[in-house]
Amino acid sequence: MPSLLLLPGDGIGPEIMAATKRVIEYFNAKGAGFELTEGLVGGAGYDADGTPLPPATLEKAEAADAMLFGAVGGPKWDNLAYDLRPEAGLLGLRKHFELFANLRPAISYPALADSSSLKREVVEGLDIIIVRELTGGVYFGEPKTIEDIGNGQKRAIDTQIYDTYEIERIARAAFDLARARRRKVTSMEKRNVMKSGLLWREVVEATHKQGYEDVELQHMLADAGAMQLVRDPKQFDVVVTDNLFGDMLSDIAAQLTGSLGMLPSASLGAVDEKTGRRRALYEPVHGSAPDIAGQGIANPIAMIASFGMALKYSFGMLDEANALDDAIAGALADGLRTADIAAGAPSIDTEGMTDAIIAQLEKRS
Ligand SMILES: NC(=O)c1ccc[n+]([C@@H]2O[C@H](COP(=O)([O-])OP(=O)(O)OC[C@H]3O[C@@H](n4cnc5c(N)ncnc54)[C@H](O)[C@@H]3O)[C@@H](O)[C@H]2O)c1
Ligand SMILES: CC(C)[C@H](C(=O)O)[C@@H](O)C(=O)O
Ligand SMILES: [Mg+2]
Repeated sequence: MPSLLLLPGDGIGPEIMAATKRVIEYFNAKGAGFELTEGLVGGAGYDADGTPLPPATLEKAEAADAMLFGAVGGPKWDNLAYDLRPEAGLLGLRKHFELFANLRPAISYPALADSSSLKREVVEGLDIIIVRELTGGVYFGEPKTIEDIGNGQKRAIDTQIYDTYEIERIARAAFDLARARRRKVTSMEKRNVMKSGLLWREVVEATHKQGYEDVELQHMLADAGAMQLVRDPKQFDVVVTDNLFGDMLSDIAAQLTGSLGMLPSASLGAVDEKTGRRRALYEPVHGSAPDIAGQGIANPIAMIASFGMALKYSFGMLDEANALDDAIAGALADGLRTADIAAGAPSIDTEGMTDAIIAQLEKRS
């Protein structure tokens, strides 16, 4: 039986997870057989257990085929020590399971081309994917401290570190992905300023020469890449970049599609040679949206589409994954909108959007 650990988290996390659970139950009613367990993470984990990643959650994660993660964080926990903050729960999961390849697709649904802050012709038909390195770089490099240096002064230190193998494996992930798409990879770094950028380019270039010549490789400085993402996003197919640049570039890509509430992601580990399994966590790109939490109005599409990515990447259920994508596109084509993509026009709530997506699935079954 395929098993999924649901980690709702904080803020709108539980609301969009409840919506996604209904979609999973729809597939179970059709015989998919997903076994579901739930765990506490983030602020919810801290409140119950004094830690954002309780040992019981980690145990459940070890046992599950894949994890679905809602969102964590919020003002209630903002003053906690760094290691106890809700976000540390998410970073801990990524690091513990070495989920180094973070796939963040940005797809503009035809019905939403006018919801973007950019002109219709710039975003219409957009289908790109950001491949963000997720377990290295400045997020995890040591030392990472704030220290007193006397005279009332402090010094904050974050350390950017990349080893060859970390760059090579994310480059391979990007090239492999591009092969199933339009065969173009753009690598973004800042080699003009950073040593890690120099090594990044060198290793991506060398990896390309190891049998990936059928894929076009382009290099771009990350600041210029950010500009190009807004100027002409359709020039890209796969963008591969480091942890911090990938965090920022994927929020830009999200907004191209109309709302952060639209963007799913998959965080994948290496394939285990013995079991053929790969560790995976699926989550929306957006956060816990404290400004709208508790109102039942969050857009559930990024979370539901993250489950769609699990169908594809963890369970090989491509027909179901396509049916779910079509159902989301169908609900949008019918003019249904949550507030974040309604541009002031009448909107429906989280439950209404979930009803519409399930009705579309029923219609297509
Ligand atoms: N993966 C995660 O769990 C994750 C990711 C990003 C931020 N965070 C955390 O979330 C908290 C809030 O961060 P933030 O406000 O910078 O980012 P955010 O993504 O939570 O919200 C940014 C804006 O987008 C809107 N938005 C986001 N998701 C939406 C959805 N599904 N439907 C409708 N509107 C949506 C919000 O209402 C808000 O106006 C912080 O504690 C941050 O650390 C968590
Ligand atoms: C919540 C935070 C730790 C996280 C990140 O910075 O990676 C988020 O912004 C994301 O994009 O997944
Ligand atoms: Mg982010």
